[in-house]
Amino acid sequence: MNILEVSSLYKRFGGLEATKDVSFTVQQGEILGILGPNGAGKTTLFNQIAGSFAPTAGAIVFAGQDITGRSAHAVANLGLARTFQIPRPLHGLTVLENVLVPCYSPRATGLIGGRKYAKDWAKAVLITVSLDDKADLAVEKLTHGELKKLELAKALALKPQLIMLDEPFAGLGVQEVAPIAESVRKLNQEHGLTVLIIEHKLKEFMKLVHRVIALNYGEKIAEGTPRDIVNNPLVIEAYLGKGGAALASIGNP
Ligand SMILES: Nc1ncnc2c1ncn2[C@@H]1O[C@H](COP(=O)(O)OP(=O)(O)OP(=O)(O)O)[C@@H](O)[C@H]1O
Repeated sequence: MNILEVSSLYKRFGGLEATKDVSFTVQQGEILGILGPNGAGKTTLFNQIAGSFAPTAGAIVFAGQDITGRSAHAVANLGLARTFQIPRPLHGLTVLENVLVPCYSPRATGLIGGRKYAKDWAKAVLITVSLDDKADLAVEKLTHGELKKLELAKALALKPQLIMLDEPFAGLGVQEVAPIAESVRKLNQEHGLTVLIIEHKLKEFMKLVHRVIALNYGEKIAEGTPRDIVNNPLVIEAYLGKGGAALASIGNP
């Protein structure tokens, strides 16, 4: 069953077409990767789906509902959560308090049985991302890797059906990537969470995703399994240079 259907999505910024006629579907329970060089339109695609801004043209259907142009909070309340490439913690609060905020959302309280369970749910989410030992720390004390975990926790607190991760491994070392990748894999396998992920760390990305769509200059240039994608001539061409070498180095996933 398709949980997300994106049809012929266009976003124009003045004369620039940041996304151009982009169409794809996501099946429930799938991990779909979005690949493309810098400026390809990946984040712009997420922003339109998550309601940060409306598309210039096209349609987005989530869980059977037309969400095209709906506000970010309306989309989140339907169970579509997203993370940001640069973590956006609420300063002046502890880690637990940061996660509590989305736990008090209408969606979360409706699904966990009321506001009185919010704290328990927030603690459970922190365990899921292995941040429970930092619950009472001020967010200012967290390392970059811990802030990336917190970003994931805030999205999971909504009890989403689909989560969109914008470069969850950016700026992390191999040791820090592994537990985050493992949390995402576990949420997908054990809880059926559908995942859309943008990531430039190609080795880890290709191991995690079931299917990939590749963008370049705002257009979808390829779609297929990780193996199809790394062997696709259009993708290789888009990545010539530094990314081309990165693609070659991952071999056949
Ligand atoms: N709000 C905006 N106003 C004007 N141009 C924008 C805006 N947001 C994005 N763009 C432009 O749209 C294009 C696509 O940007 P986008 O951030 O979606 O790319 P990306 O694939 O996510 O890149 P990266 O991998 O570097 O994050 C770029 O040329 C960017 O400069």
